[in-house]
Amino acid sequence: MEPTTFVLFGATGDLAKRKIYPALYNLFVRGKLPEAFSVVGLGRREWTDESFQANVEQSLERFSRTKPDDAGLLHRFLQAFRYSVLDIGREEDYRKLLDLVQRREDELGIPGNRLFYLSVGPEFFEPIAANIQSSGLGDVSGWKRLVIEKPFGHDLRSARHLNEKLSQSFEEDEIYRIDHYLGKPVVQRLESLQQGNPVIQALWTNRYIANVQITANETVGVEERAGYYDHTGALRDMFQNHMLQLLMMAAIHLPYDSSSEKVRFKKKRVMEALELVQKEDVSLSVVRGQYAEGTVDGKPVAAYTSEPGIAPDSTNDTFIAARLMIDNNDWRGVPFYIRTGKRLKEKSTRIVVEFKEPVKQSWSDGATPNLLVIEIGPNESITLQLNEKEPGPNGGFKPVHIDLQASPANSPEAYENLIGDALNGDSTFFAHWDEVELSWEWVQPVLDAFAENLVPLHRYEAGTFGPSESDALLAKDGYRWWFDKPEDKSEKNEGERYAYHANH
Ligand SMILES: NC(=O)C1=CN([C@@H]2O[C@H](COP(=O)(O)OP(=O)(O)OC[C@H]3O[C@@H](n4cnc5c(N)ncnc54)[C@H](OP(=O)(O)O)[C@@H]3O)[C@@H](O)[C@H]2O)C=CC1
Ligand SMILES: O=C1O[C@H](COP(=O)(O)O)[C@@H](O)[C@H](O)[C@H]1O
Repeated sequence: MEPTTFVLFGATGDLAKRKIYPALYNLFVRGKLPEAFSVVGLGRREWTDESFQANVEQSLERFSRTKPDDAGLLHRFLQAFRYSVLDIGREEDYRKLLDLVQRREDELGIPGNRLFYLSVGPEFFEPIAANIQSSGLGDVSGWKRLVIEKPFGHDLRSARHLNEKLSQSFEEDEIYRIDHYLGKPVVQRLESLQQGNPVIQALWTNRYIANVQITANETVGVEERAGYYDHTGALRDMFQNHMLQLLMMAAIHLPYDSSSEKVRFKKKRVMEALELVQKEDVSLSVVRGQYAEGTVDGKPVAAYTSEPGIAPDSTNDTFIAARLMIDNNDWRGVPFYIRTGKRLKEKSTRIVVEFKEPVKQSWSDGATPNLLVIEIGPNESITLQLNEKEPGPNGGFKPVHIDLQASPANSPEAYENLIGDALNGDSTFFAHWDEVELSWEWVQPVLDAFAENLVPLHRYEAGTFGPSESDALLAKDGYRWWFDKPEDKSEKNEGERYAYHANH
């Protein structure tokens, strides 16, 4: 690990508090931070080094998976933190920042390796990158990296514009676009799942796989983010980035030596093969929804349009389901279904790979398609569902499960994995510009169709699995969404772990 300065724009904000400080602390506890490490936090608030350190400590107490119980360790960690008041638009603040960064580099013996983390609103990405360049902060004797939060653009045009501007100050290999879904432990283990299991690699084609289902359901609503969410929607907030990244990760054949370049190349090839949808045809393969009032986890909840800060006539999407096709030799003919939404019945992020059904015979009654179920969150596991015939002449088939990998309790969180990777210069689990641009290329006609009202907006009752049209999307192809919990959990048994849900 090379000595590094971690320059954090947005150090007083929510993301820093909830994710970034806990991630840094856990890396520190695990011995994964460089010996010589300096953090310089920035914001407009008139904090001092001491109040900054106190805020960091509070954030660890509340949000860190490892509680800061060891006073000596905590003290050493906090010693790395300094604060400087900076208004993003004020040039002289960058000169002050440069002085502080250089002073700390001299004190700690850091040879000019600088990681700039932009935990601020997207409107600031462009001016910050330009100011880093013009102030001399970007003139380093070692390396420089820019870690950038989502959203990366609001549509294809703005994403291209932003990329062009950033590339005036940073090379592509210096830009680390965070997609926290790529940091989730199970997503990071997809590589070893394939590499360690030639049997799975061999099955990873349209010869054996019937369809792939990628779900990210949430029970939460818009929360306090009305201003952001009402002009973003599920399509931009989740689909364009997290969901398409999961699609890429599910569809690639990972090479044995999966360097970041090779993984990126494979992901790009998948995205290039993704069939684009014409604006006029979007309604055939995309379902959009918005939650109405209902009951979630036993509590009544308001409709989206009655949420604070949301316009009563808002047509924003809080649910998206889509059918995507990849036109290459591996995946031709295999639909990839994606759905994501808020105020749904359960919090679950999972990929289900449904294998082709056994040939129907009189003796195969009760056999269901084999499934590979990748539970990404909140449960973390990888399970293969097979069929087993019960003994005896009248025994039918029942599903059995082989648990391939389950995450150990208290394993590192996404931000911990990703920040650790960025510090080490490993960009495998970050979104490359090619992928981002190709994602927007798929999403853009859908945005256009929504804007021109070519796709109906289906209201769904909160606490369900979304509009029934999402089920119809699969039913047209003869499939149904897989769902993992029997309605009555008390009756849950091994054979019922993955059952077709029937909420409509
Ligand atoms: N919060 C979350 O869970 C997630 C957030 N993100 C992304 O992370 C980024 C940050 O989000 P979040 O922390 O929630 O936002 P907050 O609104 O909580 O924080 C914004 C930060 O930006 C700083 N800031 C705002 N304007 C200026 C300015 N003119 N000059 C200097 N600093 C400024 C604020 O500091 P001050 O007020 O002191 O000026 C504050 O530290 C966004 O891009 C968001 O989309 C992504 C995923 C999840
Ligand atoms: O990026 C985002 O992700 C969260 C969901 O993340 P998860 O890790 O809890 O699955 C989502 O709530 C939020 O709207 C979105 O911006």
